[in-house]
Amino acid sequence: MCEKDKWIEIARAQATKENAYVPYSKFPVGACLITEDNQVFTGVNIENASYGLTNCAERTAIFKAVSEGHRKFKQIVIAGNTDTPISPCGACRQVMAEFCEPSMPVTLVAGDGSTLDMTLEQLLPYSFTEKQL
Ligand SMILES: O=c1ccn([C@H]2C[C@H](O)[C@@H](CO)O2)c(=O)[nH]1
Ligand SMILES: [Zn+2]
Repeated sequence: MCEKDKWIEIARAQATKENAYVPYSKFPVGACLITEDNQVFTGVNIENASYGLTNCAERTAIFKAVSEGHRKFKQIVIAGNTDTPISPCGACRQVMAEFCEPSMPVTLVAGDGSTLDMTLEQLLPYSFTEKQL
């Protein structure tokens, strides 16, 4: 993806973060997922009084896209209000591994807009996938 598009996706992830439902943690996260055919799906974290039912922003975006028929993705941007670029949890890394190539770029964004560009494989090396089944 070109630099300009990358910054648009960063802005989308930061803006959608405002929709996060986070009455318990007060820790909003926004994600912006780009499909192979350039459609955009945003996601936020959605918490629950039964804390363990919380769905992270990344998984919300992926599940929205998959439920609309998309299974191939080329980029995800994840934005938090964190001091350093937000680090996705293990569950989200595993869900990304289900649908995304190891080489897929994952852009992590901090509260001040600073970014860290990684690949899925860097975030989840030697992952368990259907290839091992
Ligand atoms: O990458 C991350 C990290 C955390 N969270 C959420 C889960 C919970 O609602 C809150 C605090 O853990 O942040 C995300 O949505 N994505
Ligand atoms: Zn997560």
